[in-house]
Amino acid sequence: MNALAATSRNFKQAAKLLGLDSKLEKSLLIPFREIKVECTIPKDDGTLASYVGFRVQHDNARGPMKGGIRYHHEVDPDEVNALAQLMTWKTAVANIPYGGAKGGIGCSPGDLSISELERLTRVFTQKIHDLIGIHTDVPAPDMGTNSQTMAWILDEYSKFHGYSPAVVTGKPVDLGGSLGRDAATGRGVLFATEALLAEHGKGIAGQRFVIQGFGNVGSWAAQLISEAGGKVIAISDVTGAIKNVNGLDIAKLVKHSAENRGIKGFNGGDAIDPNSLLTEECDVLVPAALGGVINKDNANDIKAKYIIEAANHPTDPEILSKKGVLILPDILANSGGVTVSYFEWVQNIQGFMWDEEKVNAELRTYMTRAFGDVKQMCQSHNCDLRMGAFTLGVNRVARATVLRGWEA
Ligand SMILES: NC(=O)C1=CN([C@@H]2O[C@H](COP(=O)(O)OP(=O)(O)OC[C@H]3O[C@@H](n4cnc5c(N)ncnc54)[C@H](OP(=O)(O)O)[C@@H]3O)[C@@H](O)[C@H]2O)C=CC1
Ligand SMILES: O=C(O)CCC(=O)C(=O)O
Repeated sequence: MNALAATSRNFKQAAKLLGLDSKLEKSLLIPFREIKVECTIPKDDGTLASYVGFRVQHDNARGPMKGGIRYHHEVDPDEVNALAQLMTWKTAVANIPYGGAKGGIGCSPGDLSISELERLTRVFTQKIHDLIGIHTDVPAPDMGTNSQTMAWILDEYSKFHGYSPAVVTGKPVDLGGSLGRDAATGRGVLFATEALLAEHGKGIAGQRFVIQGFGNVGSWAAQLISEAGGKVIAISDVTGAIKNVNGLDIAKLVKHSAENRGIKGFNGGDAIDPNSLLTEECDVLVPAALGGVINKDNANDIKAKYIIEAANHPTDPEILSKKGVLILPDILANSGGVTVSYFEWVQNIQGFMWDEEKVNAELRTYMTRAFGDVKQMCQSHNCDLRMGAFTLGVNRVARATVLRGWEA
């Protein structure tokens, strides 16, 4: 099932559990605005290249729309739409005063030079600058983008609107980025996993983890899980997969990956087939790369007891719930990133920097509270964690929508 169909199905199921009015349900599902722009740049060799950029602004009932910008060759309008909708429920689950949005450009960032990436980002910003803003829509990094991308957006946006650091989050600390934002999604994954395992009388220490993806989210999750005593036994990225049943040395792997542009060739483990990574024997599986990777083709072979959805929409939940695997859904598990993005925006607006200890302590408070709120919804609606998170998010957005009213 494609990401948009799956996300909308989850939303409709939650709306049914909540007994939402059908007209309200319809209005919550339709995106506020969908933007599609042509981005043509001169390449370094002087030839022209054209790309399509998207920004879907899904809902703003609870505050400015918020969500990352993805650079990936598979970016398409349906997926961006689904990811924008997920952001609306995610910010509501985290209980931060935002709506949801997501953007992307269909391109292969690894094939572009730094100056080509900069030109592409600036052209995209020129096309959307009137539709984003500190109190309307605040972009952030996602797959294939990073703090440098945010710095270019900030700079280009500021040419039109004056210096505006709060227009993006996840920017470099030197430009007003928050301490702790880089690690935030991975740290949130750690806190959410701790909360889930604690419910079952377990801790991180001693559990065997398998992680797909070693970018921002996967590498930070691996480092923090490993520092907390978890045994990370297998990891993959686009270059390959490696396994060490005694636990991989994550600090060495981070160094190797930075020096070699990927984990391939790391000598602290055995190379394995990346296609078998998700079905490796382990306690906790952490997909932290693409969507749709756990599907009808491999779901029956999954051996993990817990799946922590660090990526957005990595699993087809219908298949796995039948197998009794416990899934911590994306809109809760990876909400640490947008939560610290919120802290960054608050710091920019206040003009006051927090130290990293405060950022991490507040993040723990938000993640733990969100987990508890989701559990409460699971109890009151007799549902699994995904529906608990969806009912929580949808209910908060529905309440805000009704309170704001529809009078012209
Ligand atoms: N960044 C953030 O704050 C947040 C991100 N997310 C989600 O987390 C996921 C990862 O994002 P992020 O870490 O930022 O992205 P990055 O671009 O930093 O990293 C993505 C990682 O996935 C790897 N990858 C890509 N394709 C495959 C594949 N087919 N098999 C295995 N690995 C693959 C990449 O490998 P390589 O580098 O070699 O290409 C890279 O290691 C996405 O789903 C994103 O939406 C969710 C919340 C917040
Ligand atoms: O930090 C943000 O604003 C958004 C992060 C994001 O894109 C996500 O949570 O999927």
